[in-house]
Amino acid sequence: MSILQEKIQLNNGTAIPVVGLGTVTPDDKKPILREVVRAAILDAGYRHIDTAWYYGVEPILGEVLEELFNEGKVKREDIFITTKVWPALWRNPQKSLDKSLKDLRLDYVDLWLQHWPLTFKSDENGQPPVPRDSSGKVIEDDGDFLDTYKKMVDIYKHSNKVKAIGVSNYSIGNLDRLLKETDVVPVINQIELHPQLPLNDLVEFCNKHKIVVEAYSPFGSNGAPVLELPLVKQLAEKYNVRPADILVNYHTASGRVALPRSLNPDRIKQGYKKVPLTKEDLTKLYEIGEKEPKRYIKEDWGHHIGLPFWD
Ligand SMILES: NC(=O)C1=CN([C@@H]2O[C@H](COP(=O)(O)OP(=O)(O)OC[C@H]3O[C@@H](n4cnc5c(N)ncnc54)[C@H](OP(=O)(O)O)[C@@H]3O)[C@@H](O)[C@H]2O)C=CC1
Ligand SMILES: O=C1Nc2ccccc2C1=O
Repeated sequence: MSILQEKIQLNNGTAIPVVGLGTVTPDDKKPILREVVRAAILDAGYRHIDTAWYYGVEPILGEVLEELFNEGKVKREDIFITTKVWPALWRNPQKSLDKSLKDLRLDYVDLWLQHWPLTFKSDENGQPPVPRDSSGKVIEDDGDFLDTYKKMVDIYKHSNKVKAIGVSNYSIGNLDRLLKETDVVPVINQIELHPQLPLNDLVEFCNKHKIVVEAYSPFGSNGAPVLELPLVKQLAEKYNVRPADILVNYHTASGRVALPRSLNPDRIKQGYKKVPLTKEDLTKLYEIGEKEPKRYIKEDWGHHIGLPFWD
């Protein structure tokens, strides 16, 4: 079986494919996203798409998905789709969800995440998505980030529009509060994770509470610097696969979900091979970031969340 069809169980009884297609897309690359998504689903066998209100690609994804469903190439229930609520819409996650569903042309999403444990001072339509003052500083609202999750819980319990809820960019401190103050354990915490950023304490905390960890930016984001690590290249040679296969298997072999992105249709068509990484291979990969941690996505709004290695 292809690694793209492998699934793991979530704490609410649903299952998630262990590799999801990342969909962040710069404006000039948006025209190619249709082709990439079709290649991902039809040629490679992807069954999981990770998107967000913030990415501005949901109308494109909606068109492609509708096309694929109408062509009978794939069924809605066979594709796992995640979207997220942005901090600018923290007061009204229902509005965010309804906009995402309308753009995606779907009745429900499989997973709905709180994108960041933050509140931004934007208008009721979430504009601007990242409000800044004249000195460029992000203008946060005075809200409690947990209020958004509490509203998401309510929607999860009382509608059929989301099959599961979770969080993203939550630190141990954020999760601790969430677990004490709400009665729905998130199924997922989506965080930056790769051999240069193993975040063992946060991952252990999530494992203990049956929260599956999803690794975003598994290649280190733009330019894919983590693919260039000598050990990653050595392991790719040892197993006769691509460095990208090693980085995806680093997560799936550890019970996590990986969300790689590529806007190159030829790369996408290749999918990812399953690699029999040994315990020693994994130990060596973990040692890279344990010795010299490096975070690549350092959004200026994220520094006070309490996630390690922001500076
Ligand atoms: N919740 C959150 O806050 C966040 C969520 N995410 C999610 O995670 C996804 C992935 O993270 P992202 O930051 O986009 O970046 P990735 O770590 O997935 O890296 C993407 C880069 O890797 C390159 N690449 C992909 N495959 C290969 C390959 N085989 N060989 C060489 N280069 C390759 C891509 O180039 P090319 O296109 O040319 O192939 C691109 O430059 C996002 O798209 C999004 O869905 C990401 C960040 C934050
Ligand atoms: O919040 C985000 N910041 C990002 C930067 C690069 C790619 C994805 C994202 C997000 O989802």
